Amino acid sequence: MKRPDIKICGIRTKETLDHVIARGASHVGFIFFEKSPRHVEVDVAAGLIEHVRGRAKTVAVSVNADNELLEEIVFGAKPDMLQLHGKESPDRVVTVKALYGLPVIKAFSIRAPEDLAFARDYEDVADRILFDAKPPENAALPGGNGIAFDWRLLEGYQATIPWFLSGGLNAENVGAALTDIHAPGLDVSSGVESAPGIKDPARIDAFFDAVDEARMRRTA
Ligand SMILES: O=C(O)c1ccccc1N[C@@H]1O[C@H](COP(=O)(O)O)[C@@H](O)[C@H]1O
Repeated sequence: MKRPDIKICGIRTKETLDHVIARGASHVGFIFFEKSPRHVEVDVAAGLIEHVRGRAKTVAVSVNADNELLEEIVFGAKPDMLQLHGKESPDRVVTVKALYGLPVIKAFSIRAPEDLAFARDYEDVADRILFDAKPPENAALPGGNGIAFDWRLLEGYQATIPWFLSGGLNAENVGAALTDIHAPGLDVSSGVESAPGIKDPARIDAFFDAVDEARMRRTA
């Protein structure tokens, strides 16, 4: 079984970047959302992104960002991709792609089967889909809450574009997720942290080890 793409999100230091890339992360995410403990300023992100240029795809995560903020991010930090983690419409995705010429990952909050239907409307306009759990009522963050959803809802999900499974993944449950569904991509943030916004090398190692163990079980 091919290793799924692995995106480690909410990175704020060069040490964490070097660590996750050494372990084989395909994508690294930077949060541009001031309420988040993982928020990075554009000038800081620019240095981090330059540090890893060409070693992993760099993803700028924003939430219902206007053109002014996106311009600042795109021209200031120069990411490889944009992740839209709010309620951006399909038309907004088309506009963002046309304005900035970058691939877009569109995130969705999933709790029930009907939530998947929304994603279908984006398959022609986004480059990737990311399925996250619905945040709790009145949560400050639309993502990065460490909450899993019933990923078996995605069993047999046939998408025309690649997708990431996200939401509450960690070393303890990622093996089960890979056994239950053939996720082509995995995305994790709080599951590899010791505290909100603080990535933990031991938890990162445990996560990658658990993915590799699950792959070996599948091919055995
Ligand atoms: O991580 C954040 O703080 C965040 C803030 C605003 C939008 C998205 C955010 N994170 C995204 O949510 C997924 C899932 O996080 P978790 O693993 O459940 O903690 C994360 O990977 C980001 O893509």
